[in-house]
This record gives sequence, structure tokens and C-alpha cells, in this order.
Amino acid sequence: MEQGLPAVKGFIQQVVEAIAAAIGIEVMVFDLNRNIVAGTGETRVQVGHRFNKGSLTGRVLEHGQPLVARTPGQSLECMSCSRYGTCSRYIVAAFPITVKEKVLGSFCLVAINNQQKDIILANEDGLLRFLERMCLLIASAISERQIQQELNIMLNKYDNVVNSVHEGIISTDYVGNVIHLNRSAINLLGIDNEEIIGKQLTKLFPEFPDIKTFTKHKSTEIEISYSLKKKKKRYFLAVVVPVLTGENGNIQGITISFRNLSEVQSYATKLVGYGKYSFDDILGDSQCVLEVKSKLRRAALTDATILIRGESGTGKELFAHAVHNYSRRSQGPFVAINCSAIPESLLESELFGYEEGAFTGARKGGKPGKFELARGGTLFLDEIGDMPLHLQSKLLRVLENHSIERVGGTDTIPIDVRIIAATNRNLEEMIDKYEFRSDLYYRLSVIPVVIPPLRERKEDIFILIKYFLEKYCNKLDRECQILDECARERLYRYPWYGNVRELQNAIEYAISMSEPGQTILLEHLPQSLLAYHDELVNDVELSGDEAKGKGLKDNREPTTRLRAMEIEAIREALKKFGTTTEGKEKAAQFLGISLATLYRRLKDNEIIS
Ligand SMILES: Nc1ncnc2c1ncn2[C@@H]1O[C@H](COP(=O)(O)OP(=O)(O)OP(=O)(O)O)[C@@H](O)[C@H]1O
Repeated sequence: MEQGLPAVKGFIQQVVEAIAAAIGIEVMVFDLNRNIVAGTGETRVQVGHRFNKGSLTGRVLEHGQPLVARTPGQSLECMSCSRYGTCSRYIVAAFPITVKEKVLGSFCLVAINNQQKDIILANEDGLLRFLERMCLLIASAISERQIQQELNIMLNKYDNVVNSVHEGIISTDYVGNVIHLNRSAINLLGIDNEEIIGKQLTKLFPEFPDIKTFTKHKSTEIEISYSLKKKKKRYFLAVVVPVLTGENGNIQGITISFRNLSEVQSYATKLVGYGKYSFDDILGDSQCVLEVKSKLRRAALTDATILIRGESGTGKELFAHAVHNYSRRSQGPFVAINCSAIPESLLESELFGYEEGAFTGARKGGKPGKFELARGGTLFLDEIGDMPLHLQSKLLRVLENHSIERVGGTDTIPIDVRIIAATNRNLEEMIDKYEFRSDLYYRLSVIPVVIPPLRERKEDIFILIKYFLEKYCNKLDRECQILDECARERLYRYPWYGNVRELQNAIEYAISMSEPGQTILLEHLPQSLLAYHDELVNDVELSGDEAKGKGLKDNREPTTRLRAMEIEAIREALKKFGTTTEGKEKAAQFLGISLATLYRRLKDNEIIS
């Protein structure tokens, strides 16, 4: 890109022609390198030629001061010129052209005969002032061109940025005519630039609101639709920002950025949660697991509420994920909430959301609850048996009316959500004790399923062991390890009160305790497993009077003793990890039980508040 004088040489040539015609004297303009950029009369053919460094113009360029040679070729000013003594000029006056205090060229009046010399001498002062003005004129033309060039570079950069964003961007003038759209807008709408520039926005989006409604200095989110050529409709989520000017905020136009609604929804789903597991991820070929899978596959195709029962760690949540993924809602969110892990006071707002100002500390603008977040998808209500009674009634109303009201709000928000609930508590017993509403129970258990504990489907144990060995060796970048016969047998015999979760943790523990490639032995298994075995052996070895005599026998029932061991283990774990929420999470993981189970045990046994 040409810069400085050459960038405006066309304009300079016109100026010098006009001056020469008006005053009858030849004019020459030089750039910073002493090249003639423009010239009149006989100097016109010299355009592009370069003058020597010692010439009058060379010196003006070097020192930035005007010079006048009254007898060129003889005067003092010309002594350093290579043409000194031979110069045919009658008089030469040269002025510097300066932009931002930098000399960029020179402007010269040249008399090539006596007549022109007389003209200059007759009005020398006036002509020199005129020359000065002309230099300013050319300087401002150069500045203007520079600004224009910088502006073009900026516009190019802006265009690149606007075209590289994923969102479609459209801007309009103050009556809503499209003045610009970026590449993504063209792609999203499948139209050509020419088809839409200058047209009304409503030609694209027929239901678009009148742009005069966007008068506030803030952005507005709206949903817009566009009919493709084959009459197919596309939906977008758009953010409209008005361009306002002046104190009155007169609208100059609007800018709309938009993206596919389905894409936005899928991002939201990823943020909120999605169904991670499918039925194929649920291992086990025991008759009961196969039956539950087959029943839930059929149930997944409906929208009926499902109640999954089973001990902690049996895979209730896993099955809920699989149902979601197998259902028509698989592209929607999968949102899980554990009713026992959230303090009672917060559970209501977590489930139903709240409006701004609903309570002290409520977030500005309010907050959507899990029901709203799960829209179009599945809401998994884990540990439903721990839901307080007043929320049970509210939940029942939601299930019946398919709508919610946020805490502190009055609007009814329609909800399209499939509910899967789960519990390991005896709901029937709870109903008898008025701890669980029977009407909610019937509403939830439209499709009831029970996942049996692992100890009742021992044939699944080896399949699960093999899978977890592969999984955790893989995680540690190890060759898959195997178990020796004793360790296998011990794992098989263990009652797995923590079910698959406990088994999974036991295998992870054993792998961590063994060397890469080593066969896993008894000694690598968790202490709780080994202790259980020792306890059983003691039971057999020390029975009856003999044990009593030694004062060693614990006369409690084995289950009571197991429970005592469990409480002891919980105490030990809390000592190790602390009683903060984080400590409890770590303790639960260490023990191979869910956080909810840990809380329940703490509550049942009044270990800590
Ligand atoms: N059949 C199975 N195949 C593979 N993994 C399983 C299976 N069942 C459970 N798991 C794994 O065991 C762990 C516990 O499962 P999940 O959380 O679904 O149990 P849960 O019954 O919902 O437990 P809780 O009642 O304590 O919340 C998870 O890591 C899950 O992936």
C-alpha cells in the first residue's frame, strides 16, 4: 500500500496543474526520496526522476526549512548541487511539506525563463505565503489518506472478527433495513448477501418486533424463526442490542446476534447434565438384572413415572440414566437431585427455583430450579423417601398439574419433565407411620422396579470384577491384572452391603495396593473385607461356653455386630478425613458407601449432628 506523497500523487498533480495555470510559473513536488511526484511544463516529463542530495530540494528535505535560490547554479544555496554552475533555472523556491512534524516532501516554484522570474520577484512575499498554504493543503490530503487507510485496516480487522464468530450477526438502520450481515448469518439463513441487504428485517423474520420497541440501553433475548426456501422452519435464539445516540437515546438501528436454538439447548444440556450411561453400560447377566433391563427398556418408550427401589450402590442412578438415554428425551437434559443430601430448608428452592427477593440472600433475577432445568428431559429424584412431607404435597401437585411455581413467585410455569424416583427406604412402612404420602407413592410408582442387592445375584460378581479390573488398570495405564483364587473366593463370599459401589471401590483399592502386573492377593484387599472374614471365623471357632469362659465372645447377633463394625469404620473414617462436608464426602468414598447413606448412618446412630 502506497504511503506519504505517492499515495495522493493524483491529487497533487491536479493541484500543481491548477497553480501553474493560475500564476504562470512551473511547479514541482518531491517525495522524501527526492523523486519528482508531480510537475508542470517541461518538468512534467521528469516525474519519477530523482534529484541529487545536494540540490536545493534535497537540502529542504534534510533540514525542513524553506530555501530560495535567486540565481540557481551560482548562489550559495546551490553550492552542494551536482548541477552547480550548469543549472538553467532562473529562480527556485522550495518549501517542506510536513505532516505531524515529519518532513514528507517538498513543494517548489521554478522559473524557467525571465518572464517567470519577474512574476516571482514582483510578488515574492505573497507567492511564498501561497506556497506555504499549498504545502499545508497537500499535508492535510496526506493525513486524510492516512486516516482513511488506518480506518480501512480497522474495518478489515472488524470484518474478520465479525465473520469469524459462530453466531450470525445482522445490523440494521433506524427503520429496520438490513445494512450488514456476517458470514455465519449468511450460512445459518442460507441466503446471499445481495438478497437481503437493504431489505426490511421482517422479510427474514416475519414475527420480529418493531425495532422502535428496543429503546432501552440493554440487550433483549428473543426467539425468532426463519422459513427456509423449502418452507422448513429454523428457530434461533437471538440477542438484540439497540444502537442509541444522544441524550434522548434516539434509535439508530439494532444489532442482532443469533444461533440455532437446538444448539443452544444442547449446550445448556451439557451444562445442566445429560444421560451418561446406556443399558449397555449396565453389567450383569443374572436373571433379575436382565428382567429389570427389559422392563425399563419398555418403560423408557413411555413418559410414565418410574420408581426404582434397591439398596445403596445397586445402580439405581445408572438405570435412570439408561432409561433417559433410551427415551425420546435423550437429547434433553438429565438432571439428578439427591433429596437427602440437601438441607431441608434449601430443597424447595433447589427443586422449584425462586424469584428475586424471595428470601434474604436470594440471587438477583431469581434462579430456576431443577424442574425448570430438566425441561424436555428427565428429572431423577434420588432418595425420594427422605423428602419432607410438605414438599411431598408440592411434588404431587406438580406431577398432577405439570406446572410449577417458583418460591416467592405467582406465575405458573408449565413443565414437560419425566420423573424417575429412587429410594432404598421402605416406603410402605413409612406410609403406615405417616412419613410418606400414599397418594404420592401411587403417583410415583406407575412403573415400579426393584434392583436386587449384589449378594442376591452373585453370578454378576465376576463380570463386575473383570470390568472394574480392566477399568482401573486402564486408568493407571497398566496391563490388566488378575486375582488369585483366594482373593476371588473372598470377594465372592463377601455380602457386599455397599453393593456394586463397594465392589468397585474394593477393586480400585486392590489395584492401588498391588504392583503393576502383580497378581492380586488377599493382602491387597481392603481391611473391611478381611475383617469380616476374621469375624466369621471367630464366630465358628469361639462358640458356646468355651468362648464365654474366655470372655472373648461377643454375644450380640452377627448383624448387630456387623452394624457395630460399620459404625466403628465410619468413626475411624471421620477421624481420618474430618467432619466437614468435604471430609464426609471423602469418608463415604473411602468406605464405599454413598454420601446419602453416610448421612443416614450418622443420623440413625447419632454419631455426630
Ligand atoms: N450393573 C452395573 N454395572 C456397572 N456398574 C454399576 C452397576 N451397578 C452399579 N454400578 C456402578 O456402581 C456405582 C453406584 O451406582 P449408582 O450410583 O447408580 O447406585 P445407586 O443405587 O443410585 O446408589 P445410591 O442409592 O447410594 O445413590 C456407580 O459407579 C455405578 O456406575
